[in-house]
Amino acid sequence: MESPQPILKVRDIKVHFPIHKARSWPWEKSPVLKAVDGVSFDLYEGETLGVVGESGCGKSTLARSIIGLVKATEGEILWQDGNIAGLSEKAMRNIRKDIQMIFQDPLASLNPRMTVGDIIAEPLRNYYPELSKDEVLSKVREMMAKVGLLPNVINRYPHEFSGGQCQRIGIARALILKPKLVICDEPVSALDVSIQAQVVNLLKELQQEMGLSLIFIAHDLSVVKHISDRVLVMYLGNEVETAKAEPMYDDPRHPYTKALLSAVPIPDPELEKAKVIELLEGELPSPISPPSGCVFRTRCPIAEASCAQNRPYLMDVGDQHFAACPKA
Ligand SMILES: Nc1ncnc2c1ncn2[C@@H]1O[C@H](COP(=O)(O)OP(=O)(O)OP(=O)(O)O)[C@@H](O)[C@H]1O
Repeated sequence: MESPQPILKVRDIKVHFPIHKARSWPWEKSPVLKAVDGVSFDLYEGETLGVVGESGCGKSTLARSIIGLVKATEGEILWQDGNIAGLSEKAMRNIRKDIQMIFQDPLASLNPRMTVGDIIAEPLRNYYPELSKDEVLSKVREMMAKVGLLPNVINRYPHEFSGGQCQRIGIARALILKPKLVICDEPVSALDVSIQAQVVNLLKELQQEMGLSLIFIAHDLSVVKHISDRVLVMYLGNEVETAKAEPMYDDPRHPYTKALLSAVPIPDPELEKAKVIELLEGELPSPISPPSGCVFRTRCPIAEASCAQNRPYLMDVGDQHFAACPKA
């Protein structure tokens, strides 16, 4: 039997944003902000990859580069055997039928002037203009039922819904084209803790039912724990550790992952951020001038002088577990 092939291969992707200074000399090189600085992973059919890291570590930029909302500066995004990094907007249009995204702020991501029915129908109308009104309506109703929205809300507007319900609308819109991959960019961070589990469970159910592959982005490890098959931890645009979910939680190797895991989940994301920062000494460095060598060394409890010299690449520590630290 043939071994399964990844549906998505991300190879050494970099997204650098040029920074335009108010005043500069013509001979000065413009600084760049290294939002993503060399991330690679494979994603298999039906698999969920959790992507975790502090705010500003490049998670959203990585997601946006995969779907072509920002252009990758370097690297390859192999989708169905073609490199889609750097494709034109026109060429990406076809790919986006298969790769959809769910956003963090459910209300802000929905057009306030459109009804729920029209929001969910919009991708269908864009991609399949030949469908009749009745065909579209029946597909919208079917999708609403799948995500747990009652049929009688079809003519209501987004502001009439709670955050959790808005996210159900966003999920229905993302899934109506039956994509193969859905990138969920912090889909529950803006929701009450009591609602978060419902939305995560809904995504899990839909994933099984529709055979979806998921990239699930979150700023803390506890949120992705229940949904991820594998987890990728990012720090300052770099991939610092990746492993199957269990070993990542039971036996983290990178000092940054250890710090993230020891940050006891606190319902308030701001407090939780403060807790991680408290555990790690010092400020998160700027991605415009990241530390030399290991980018984590300035906050690492076990850093040595040599960590300033060489950038550590991911090393195999066994059982598909990789960590970017020579002491891992
Ligand atoms: N279009 C842009 N131009 C310049 N800098 C950008 C742009 N988009 C993102 N950045 C910067 O890139 C870095 C990574 O941002 P990104 O939003 O990807 O991080 P994140 O981990 O998703 O954070 P959050 O959890 O807060 O969304 C940040 O320093 C951000 O300010």
